[in-house]
Amino acid sequence: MAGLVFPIEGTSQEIAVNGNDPPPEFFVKESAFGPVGSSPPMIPIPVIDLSLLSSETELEKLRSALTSWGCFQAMGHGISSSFLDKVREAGKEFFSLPMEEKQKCLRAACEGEGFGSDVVVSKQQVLDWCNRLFLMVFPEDKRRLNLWPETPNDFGETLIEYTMKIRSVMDVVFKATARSLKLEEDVFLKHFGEKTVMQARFNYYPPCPRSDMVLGLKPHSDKSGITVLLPDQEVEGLQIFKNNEWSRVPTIPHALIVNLGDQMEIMTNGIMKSPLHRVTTNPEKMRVSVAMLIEPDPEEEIGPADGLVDEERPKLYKTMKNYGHLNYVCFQKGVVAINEVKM
Ligand SMILES: O=C(O)CCC(=O)C(=O)O
Ligand SMILES: [Fe+2]
Repeated sequence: MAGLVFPIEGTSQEIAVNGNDPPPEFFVKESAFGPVGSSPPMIPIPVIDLSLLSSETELEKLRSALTSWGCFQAMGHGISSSFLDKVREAGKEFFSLPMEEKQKCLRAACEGEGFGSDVVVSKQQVLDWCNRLFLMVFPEDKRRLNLWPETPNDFGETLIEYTMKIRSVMDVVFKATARSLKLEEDVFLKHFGEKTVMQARFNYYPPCPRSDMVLGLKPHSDKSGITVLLPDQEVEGLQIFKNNEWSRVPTIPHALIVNLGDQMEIMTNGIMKSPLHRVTTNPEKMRVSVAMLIEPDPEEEIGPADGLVDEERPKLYKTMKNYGHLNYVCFQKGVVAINEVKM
């Protein structure tokens, strides 16, 4: 079905500016993952200091974080607080431009890249209270610069610099993850070479008068290899689903949130998790986050690393269908699907 850019009268941002209640398309009527409006406990997800990963203790903390949660807050990442603020501000400045300006970066129907809201693939789809700007940064020859904002005028430069810094953070995480599983250091990293896809998703969640019924982002896991999230510094909203319940993720000043995506779940043969997460809305405040998604070369077949498959742990593999931003991932053990549509 054709994806629509603005399936109803305007984006969530326009509806919010006009002070209107969200139309029914945004209401979560029922969810397999519990109610929207409740406020679950705030649980500190593990905090890892990346500058300490040469120590066995920190490495063990990393292994435990990724096998139990699939995510952690990263400190000691070496990116200055002022630069992180600059990246976040670049996103805020773009979203605060008049709609005509933002529409210069508008994504085409059916395509994920550019400025817009949900790609609509079904009439039953509940819409997210979120506008996003989604841009491919690497490989360089795949950049669609016509979709990159001209305001702020150093947007492109800032985004490229940020992406390269995140790439270095990734290298540290991939190597340490391999070591924590007693594997060769480059076992994951070797899949993330020149053709690695690095995409930036700037998420903008306007204030929502019905935050009891409307989600900023529906429950999903990322289809990436790994995602690094720069969260809003003032407004929380991210929740992780673990042990059958949601936990609110606290904001730690200038920490980055690292979470594994579905492809690393496969490469670790399910030992490490790609966590289910969602974003709630706030009745008074807007929220901005920047997700950097890193994937191996899309043409490459990925599978579990050698050494992670044995009789007790049969090979996990994937068939992956990607309908716009909807992850339709099917992990299989033998012929049994253990994890189908995750949205
Ligand atoms: O805004 C957030 O905190 C999470 C964003 C996210 O999950 C995503 O972009 O995939
Ligand atoms: Fe996500």
